[in-house]
Amino acid sequence: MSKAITIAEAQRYDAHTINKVGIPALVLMERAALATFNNILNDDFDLSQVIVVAGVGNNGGDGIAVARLLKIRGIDVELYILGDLEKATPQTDQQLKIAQYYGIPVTNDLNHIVAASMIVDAIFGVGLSREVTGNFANAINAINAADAKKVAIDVPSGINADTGDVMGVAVVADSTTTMAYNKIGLLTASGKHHAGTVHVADIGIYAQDHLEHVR
Ligand SMILES: NC(=O)C1=CN([C@@H]2O[C@H](COP(=O)(O)OP(=O)(O)OC[C@H]3O[C@@H](n4cnc5c(N)ncnc54)[C@H](O)[C@@H]3O)[C@@H](O)[C@H]2O)[C@@H](O)CC1
Ligand SMILES: [K+]
Repeated sequence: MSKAITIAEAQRYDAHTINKVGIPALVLMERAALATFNNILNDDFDLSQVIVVAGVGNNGGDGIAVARLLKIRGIDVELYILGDLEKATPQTDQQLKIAQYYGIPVTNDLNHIVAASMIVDAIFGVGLSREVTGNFANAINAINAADAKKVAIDVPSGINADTGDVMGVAVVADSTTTMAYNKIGLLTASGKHHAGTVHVADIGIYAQDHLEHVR
């Protein structure tokens, strides 16, 4: 899969897969989380104290599911949640309930981000829609200040996935697991710098309306 897509294409393919093909959004989210989890395990990271920094959109839901997969593996992991929980997507709300069942700790202390041994960035993906300010910017600055290795889910948070532009401030990741296809913004100089090594994950979302060989 060498193709790179725009935000609008990513959103269109996601919606087609869910609404026309019929694969439930939570299934796609689980595959996104499993792909990220496997890339984390296959890399040379210090997993002694992992923190997942998550927003309340579906990018955050991917990250909360990764936290649960790590926890079940016996890895010490905590969550730092950003945004209004009342506005969480249904999938992310469900992931939070599952994380709660497994007793995954939630912190609101930025020092935990700075002190972590490895950081998963799940604040914004292709849904980033404006400049990053306030608590979101503070968290991204803490991520960048940490010595830990950083893995971004789908897009490094703060990067415009169409242009690669930094929307105020953006995570500088060591690697990015991006879903379905690369994003065109990650091919720019700024996008490459912030994304690090890009892993494209097949999570069951395809550009074609039909897959010719399976019809
Ligand atoms: N919809 C789907 O089918 C799938 C989505 N996936 C994940 O979901 C992501 C897209 O999810 P969403 O569309 O929910 O969007 P995101 O989770 O990328 O971001 C949307 C959230 O961020 C907020 N937001 C945007 N810009 C902001 C800013 N500057 N400051 C503060 N808040 C801001 C929005 O209000 C919203 O709450 C993808 O990047 C991918 O990681 C995957 O789970 C795979 C399947
Ligand atoms: K992200």
